[in-house]
Amino acid sequence: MTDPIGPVDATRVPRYGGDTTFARLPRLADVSDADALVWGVPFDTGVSYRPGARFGPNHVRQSSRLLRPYNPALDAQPFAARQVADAGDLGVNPFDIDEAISTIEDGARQLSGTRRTLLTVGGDHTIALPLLRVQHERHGPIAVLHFDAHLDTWDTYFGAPYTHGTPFRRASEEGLIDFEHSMHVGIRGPLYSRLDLDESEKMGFAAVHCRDFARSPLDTIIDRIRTRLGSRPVYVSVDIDVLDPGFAPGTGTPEAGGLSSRELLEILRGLDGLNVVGADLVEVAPAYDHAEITGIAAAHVAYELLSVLPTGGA
Ligand SMILES: N=C(N)NCCCC(=O)O
Ligand SMILES: [Zn+2]
Ligand SMILES: [Zn+2]
Repeated sequence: MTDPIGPVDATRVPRYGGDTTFARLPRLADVSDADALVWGVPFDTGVSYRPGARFGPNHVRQSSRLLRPYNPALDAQPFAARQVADAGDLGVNPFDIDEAISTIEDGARQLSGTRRTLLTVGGDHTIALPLLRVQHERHGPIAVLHFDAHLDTWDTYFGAPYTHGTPFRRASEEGLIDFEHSMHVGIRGPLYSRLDLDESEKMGFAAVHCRDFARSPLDTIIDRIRTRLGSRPVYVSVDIDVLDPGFAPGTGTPEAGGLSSRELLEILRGLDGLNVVGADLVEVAPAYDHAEITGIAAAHVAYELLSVLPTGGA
């Protein structure tokens, strides 16, 4: 493969100008091949509260214009270590969740091929299920590192099995999850019952609750996460509402008392050296954002995820 093509040169075209691709990276059609792809799945009809995450992919792209090629926190050059490209958005039927899930599965399978790593920008958390099905085809039961205020292991809403509150229960039922190595991080807020926590644990998810951050130093939490994941292939699912509403107002199901951007970015950096094989970034809803606060946080989450990918993709 030839040398990777990186972002548009900001000394030639100012960062507020030019095409709106993620981090001003080339489009997939404009490179000979790519090791890692950022693509959008604008689907939000699985939400139970505020809609709007369908506008997430382009909001994250627009908010990613300030990203630069060198990541000093990891001494990494995420866009030079491998070819990263923007694969655009998947066309998904907003009126039929079953069809949407099948379209997302087909799209992820086709894009990832045999070796590419996908970073999928949603869209609501419903999309995690089809993405995990495709990961399972390649890796078998996968260690899921799930950042969220919510468990998302509920059963049904109004009898509907596929929503943004149920992806990880469905994934666990389908045998997609590595029961010994999966974990929620950032859980907080009121629940429907005490059973919610017990059932989530039975589905294979240990949990770092937000209140744990008040009692343990960040390094201890990062060690807990790394120990839980071990050397397994890891899929990272980031629901932006894991951040406190002060750091991510632009989301559909906000809960008070969340993580700061600095805490989340530091934890993601702590994944460096693990076998991260794919990720998604969901629930960015720009209608509730201000001055791109949420979009910028999400863009930086994506940047740190790309920085910890094993060089050369999965
Ligand atoms: N934002 C996500 N992914 N899930 C929210 C579920 C909220 C609820 O069941 O009340
Ligand atoms: Zn959530
Ligand atoms: Zn979620």
